[in-house]
Amino acid sequence: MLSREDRRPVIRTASLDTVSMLMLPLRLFLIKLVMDQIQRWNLPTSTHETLLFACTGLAALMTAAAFIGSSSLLMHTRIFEIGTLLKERIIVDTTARLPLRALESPTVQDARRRALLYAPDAVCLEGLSFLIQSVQAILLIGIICLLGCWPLAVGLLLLGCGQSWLYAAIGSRLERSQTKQAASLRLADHLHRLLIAKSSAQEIRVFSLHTLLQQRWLTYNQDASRQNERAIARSERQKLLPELSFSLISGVAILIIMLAGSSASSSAGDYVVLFQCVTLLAGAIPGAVKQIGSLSQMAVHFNNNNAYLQLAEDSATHPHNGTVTNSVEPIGLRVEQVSFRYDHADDRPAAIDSVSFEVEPGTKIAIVGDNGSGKSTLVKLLLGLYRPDEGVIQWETSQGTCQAGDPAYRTAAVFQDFNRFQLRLRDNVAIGDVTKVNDDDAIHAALAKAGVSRPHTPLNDMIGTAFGRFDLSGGQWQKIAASRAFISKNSFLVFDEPTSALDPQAEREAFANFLQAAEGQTAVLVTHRLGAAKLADTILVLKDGRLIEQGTHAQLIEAQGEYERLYRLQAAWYA
Ligand SMILES: Nc1ncnc2c1ncn2[C@@H]1O[C@H](COP(=O)(O)OP(=O)(O)OP(=O)(O)O)[C@@H](O)[C@H]1O
Repeated sequence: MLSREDRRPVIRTASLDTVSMLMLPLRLFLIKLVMDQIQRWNLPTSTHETLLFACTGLAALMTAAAFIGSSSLLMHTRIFEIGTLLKERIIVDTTARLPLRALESPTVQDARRRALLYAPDAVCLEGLSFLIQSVQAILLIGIICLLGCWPLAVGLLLLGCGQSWLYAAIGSRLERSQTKQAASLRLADHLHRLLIAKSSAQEIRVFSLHTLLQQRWLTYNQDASRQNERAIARSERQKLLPELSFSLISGVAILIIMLAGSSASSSAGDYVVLFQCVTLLAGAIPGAVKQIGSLSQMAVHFNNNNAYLQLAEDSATHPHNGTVTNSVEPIGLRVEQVSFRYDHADDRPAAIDSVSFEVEPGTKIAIVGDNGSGKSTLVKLLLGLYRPDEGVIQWETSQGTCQAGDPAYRTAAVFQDFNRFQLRLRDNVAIGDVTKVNDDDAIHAALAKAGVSRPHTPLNDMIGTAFGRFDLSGGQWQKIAASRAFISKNSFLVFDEPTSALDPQAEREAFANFLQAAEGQTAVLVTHRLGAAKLADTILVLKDGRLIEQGTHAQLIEAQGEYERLYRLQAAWYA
C-alpha cells in the first residue's frame, strides 16, 4: 500500500535507530577505557595514547548521536505526514465504497470517528522505538550479567515484564472506555459545526439559539471530558503501585552498586559501566513498558479502523464509486414489488411499500404526492443509490437487464439538496461531465439551458464565499445545479424538485428546458407542480410510500382519484 518513496523514511528511521542503539555498547566500552586509564594515570603501564583515543572516540560518538537525533526528527515528521495522509485516504476510499444508507447511519458515523483515531505513523514509530528500547534493555542486562551482577538484572527484568502486562491491560481498557464516548462527541461536533457555519448562522441569530446550542454543545463536551478524566485517573491509580515499586527497586539497586563500589576489587571502569547500565536500564524498562501500554491502545484503534473497513467489505460493492460511464442509451425501468425502510429497527411504515411499475426506454415520468410520500426515496432507489429491502429494480437496456445504478450507463440527477461546490463556475457545471471541463461552448450551452444565458461571473471565477469573492442566490445556485444535467446526454435523468427556488417565469422556462433536454433520455421529474407533471408520458402518484395511481394526465383526471383531487386544488389556487 505504501509506495517506495513513502517507505524510505521508515527504513531510514529504523537504520538510524539501529545505529544509535549499537553505539551504546561502544560508548560504554570507551567510558570504561577512560575510567581505567584515569585510575592508572600514575602507574608506569599507563598509556596516554589510549586515553586520547578513548576521549576522541567518545567525542565522535556524541557528535554522531547529535546528527542522528536531528535526522531522526526530520524522518519522524515525514512519517507523521505520510501516516496521516494514508489514514485519511483509507477512510475516504472506504467511505466511497459504503452504500448511501450506511453513510446515513449514526452507528457508521461513530465507527468512522473511531477509525480516524488510528494513526499508522504512531504505530510505526512507537513500534520501532519499542523494539529499540527492548533490544537496548537486553544489551544492558547482558552487560550487567557480564559484570557479575546477574541477580540484579534478572530482578529488574522480571519486574519490567510484570509492569508490561499490567500497562497493556490498562492501555486497552482506557481506549475502550474512550471509544464509548464517540456518540456524545459526534453530537458535540454537530453542534459545534452549527455554531460556526454560515448556513446555520441566520437561523441561530433570528431565533436567538446561540445560548441554547452552546449550552448543549458544552454539556456533551463536558460529559465526554468527565468520563475521559475518570478513565485516565483510574488507569493512573492502577499504575501508581508498580511504578513506585520499580523506582524503589532501581534505587536500591543503585545504592547496592554504590556501596559495593567503595569496597570493590574490580576496576573503576567496571564500576562506572555497571552504574551507567543500571541507571540506563532503570529508564529503558519503564520506557519500553509505557510503549507497551500505548501500543495496546493503538491495537484497539487498529481494530476499530479494521471494523470500519470491514463495513465496506461486508456491503455489496456499490456501483457509484467513480467508475467512468460511457453509454447514453436510454434505459427502461422495471420495478417489481419494491419495499424499502430506512431503519429496520423503526416500527414506522416503510418509506416505499410494495411499489411495482414498468416503463419503456425514453419515457418521461412524473412522480407526484404529498410531503413524505416517498418520492425522493423512490428516485434514489431507481438510481441505485439505495438497494430495496424487498423486490427488484432493474434497468432494461439493449444488452439485456442490469442492476439499477450500473456504472456502464451515464446518469445525471438534480436533487433538492444539491451541493454548492465552492469551485470555479466551470467546475460546478462540468460536474455533469468532467470531460467537458475545458469546453467553454458546452458549458455555456448547459448554462443557457438552465436559464443562465449570461453567467454572473467568468467561467474561471470561484463561486461561493468560502474561496470566491461572492455568492449566488438560492435560485441562481439551483440553475447552476440544473445545468449539470444538461451538459451531456444521459441514459437516465432525474430532477427532484429542481425548481423550488425559482421565480414563476424561471420555473416555466426550467420545465420547458427539462422536457427538451430529456428528449431521447429516460427522465424522472419529481414535482409538486401538477401543471408540469401533466406534460410527462406517465405520472406516478405516491401516498404513504405506496403507488396508488399511474397513467397519463388525461387518464388520471378521468379516473377522478387522488391526482384529480390534487389537480383541482392547485387549479383553484392558481385561478
Ligand atoms: N435519510 C432518511 N432517514 C430516515 N428516514 C428518512 C430519510 N429520508 C426520508 N426519510 C423518511 O422517508 C419517508 C419518505 O421521505 P421522502 O423524502 O422520500 O419523501 P418525499 O415524498 O420526497 O417528500 P417531500 O415532498 O417532502 O420532499 C418520510 O417519512 C421520511 O421521514
